[in-house]
Amino acid sequence: MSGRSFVKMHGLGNDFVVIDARQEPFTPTKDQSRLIADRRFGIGCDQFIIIEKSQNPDATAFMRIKNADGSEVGACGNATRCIASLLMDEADTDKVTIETLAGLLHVSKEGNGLITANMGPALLDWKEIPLAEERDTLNTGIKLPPLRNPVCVNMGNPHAVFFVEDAEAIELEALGPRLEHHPLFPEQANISVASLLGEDHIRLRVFERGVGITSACGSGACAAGVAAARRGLTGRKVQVDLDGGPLYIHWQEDGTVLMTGPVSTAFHGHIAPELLENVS
Ligand SMILES: N[C@@H](CCC[C@H](N)C(=O)O)C(=O)O
Repeated sequence: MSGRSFVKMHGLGNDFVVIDARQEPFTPTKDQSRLIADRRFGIGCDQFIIIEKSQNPDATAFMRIKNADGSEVGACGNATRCIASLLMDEADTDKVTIETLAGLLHVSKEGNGLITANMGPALLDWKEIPLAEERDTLNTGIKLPPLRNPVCVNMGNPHAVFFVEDAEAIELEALGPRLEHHPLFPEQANISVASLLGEDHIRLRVFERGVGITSACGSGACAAGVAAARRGLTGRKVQVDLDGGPLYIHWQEDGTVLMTGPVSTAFHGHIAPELLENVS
């Protein structure tokens, strides 16, 4: 097979290799996906995104999401804004619906250049996270000092949010992998540390499942906003400051979560044919 062209995009530095497979199918194996995401081979990304045709008449396209380790997952907030922006520009419209493994996501352009995605309902039942056994998801009880008792939220993917005095002081690089693979999380989890900066203002650092620490995690910001409101620390509208910048989160009364933030296109490129051997 010859190489494939891609576009490199990012939301607050959380970066993606995006392949449009609507005309010409593209089904890489887990190993090939991992290779494409590997920064040592010259492209590299946090998530590898494949845009496919959707069978759902209400959706413009299907967005397939793969973590840097090649695993396929249900949600990526920052990629949702990026892919929506591509599709909206293409159709010269300011609203689009994207199908993901987790469901249909409605996305729209704000007047100020930012993009808002409705990331769907925050799921709060222990079976929906999922957890391996029945627990109160508001006080999940697990600990790895100095982290203890996270709030768990599923935003199309599993998140555990630990509230701490100072998120900067936490050794997330060391603690993240151990918590990601905690036996309470049968599908592993994205691990966040959050501290309150002020009224309705949170600082968040995220160790992403299947990736590591990223400069921003959109679904993580949604989960942290929901977790903070559930704990009574904030209202339902919060600014979440990630390493790469702020996202604005609104946990609506209907249970769905709006996430507003920027998108950027970094460059266009071509994946070398050697990386794609045996990709159909
Ligand atoms: N970067 C993302 C989340 C990507 C998926 C996550 N690592 C998982 O495994 O669930 C975002 O912006 O939400």
